[in-house]
Amino acid sequence: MQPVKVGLLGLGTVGGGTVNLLARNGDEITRRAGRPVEVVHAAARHPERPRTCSTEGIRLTSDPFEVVDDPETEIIVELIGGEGLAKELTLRAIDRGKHVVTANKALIALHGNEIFARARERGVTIGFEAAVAGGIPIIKAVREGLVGNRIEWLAGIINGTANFILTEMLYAGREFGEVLAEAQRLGYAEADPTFDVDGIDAAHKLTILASIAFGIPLQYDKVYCEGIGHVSREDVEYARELGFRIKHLGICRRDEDGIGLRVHPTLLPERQLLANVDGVMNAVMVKADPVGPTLYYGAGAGAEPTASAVVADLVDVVREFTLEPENRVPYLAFQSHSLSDDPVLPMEAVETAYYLRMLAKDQPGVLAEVTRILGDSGISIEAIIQKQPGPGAEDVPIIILTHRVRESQMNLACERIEALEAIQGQLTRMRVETLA
Ligand SMILES: NC(=O)C1=CN([C@@H]2O[C@H](COP(=O)(O)OP(=O)(O)OC[C@H]3O[C@@H](n4cnc5c(N)ncnc54)[C@H](O)[C@@H]3O)[C@@H](O)[C@H]2O)C=CC1
Ligand SMILES: N[C@@H](CC=O)C(=O)O
Ligand code: NA
Repeated sequence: MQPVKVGLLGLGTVGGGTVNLLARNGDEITRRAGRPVEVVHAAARHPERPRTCSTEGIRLTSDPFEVVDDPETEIIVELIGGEGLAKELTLRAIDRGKHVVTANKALIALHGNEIFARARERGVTIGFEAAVAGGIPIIKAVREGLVGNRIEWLAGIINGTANFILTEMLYAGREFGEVLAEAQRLGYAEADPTFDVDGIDAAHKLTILASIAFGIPLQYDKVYCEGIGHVSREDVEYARELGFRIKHLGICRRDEDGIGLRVHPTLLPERQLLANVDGVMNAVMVKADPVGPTLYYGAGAGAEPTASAVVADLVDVVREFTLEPENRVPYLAFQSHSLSDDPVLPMEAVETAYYLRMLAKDQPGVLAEVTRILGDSGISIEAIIQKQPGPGAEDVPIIILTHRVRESQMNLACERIEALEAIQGQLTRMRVETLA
């Protein structure tokens, strides 16, 4: 049986994991693909360095263009990351009529519209299962498994590093720097870990998920994005008292006026399955009609879980070699001429419930003033806790849970509360979702 010849760009965490997986499960993969899948040529920045995988039988080069231009390579697997060189190499591979598999969410979220258009012209496939939620086959599930459904919303823990840091820091009491260093050592973090911590990586993934869920073009610039930087142990404790856990979520929801796309720390009822997804694990919940809610759970980062998704795409490409391009699964789930122009809502138009925490002077009437402002702004209160001042402190923490309200109304109410003489500094605010 003639092997399928693969060119690999990048022999780091995921590249090494992919070579290892193709070797370890080679027999099963061949039986599924119908032909052996072999990496024949690979680019590494330092080819001479020791690797986590065996490079026997693989020609190594420091020039990734050599791999793309090699007439022997039929599929190019892009695992160098970033969006400059990765885009150039991807477009070049497409122009050479080669199929491309990538784990690069930044590349797809920012340049996917252009890449897919070029790939369509050349009749080649672009696989990007590894780009969202690592080893969870979420692209496949939404794009194919839910093809008969109308998706209402989708919410997920889609960055393994951020979930690992939140879990270890807030629930196991470890320090941020130490936990981040461990995530980097384990191969979970992006080359620039601020992408994980600031929510940028999750926003890349949400961009992709929203497009395949709703059939809209990729629109990264419209995603509202907050990272995990301002989540404190204090908030974790208050959330726990109220029956919630704090998770970093990507959420896209279709409303009458348009689609909300947002990434931010979120309070979830502790009984929710998503609230209990810890460490590097990811989970995505999809609410669709008629299937109802479905939930997908698994490792969101790491060498071999991610390689699992890369290999799945490789096998799909091999199985589709002989299919006419118009019969293949469309890149963004919907046929390219049927993408919708449903607007993405500005964050001010999005509705959520809220958790508010403020420090107030310990004097009569403050709570009444705060609740009056909320009432005047049309915001109903679900729960209030007023704490005793801490030892030696004069100010009292007040914690409020609200019902759902438009972001713009909440912005105005917060400004008015912060302007009260009895309120110290800025309010801490986090969104609350029940995912019903
Ligand atoms: N690490 C993970 O758990 C996951 C990573 N990803 C994505 O997979 C891609 C790769 O990530 P990792 O393997 O973690 O990164 P990595 O940094 O471990 O590996 C990238 C490799 O590419 C090499 N490289 C960079 N420029 C090169 C060049 N010009 N020529 C040859 N080699 C070059 C680097 O030397 C490095 O070894 C990224 O797009 C990342 O976002 C996606 C899902 C999970
Ligand atoms: N850095 C990313 C890797 C997978 O996409 C993460 O931590 O989720
Ligand atoms: Na995936």
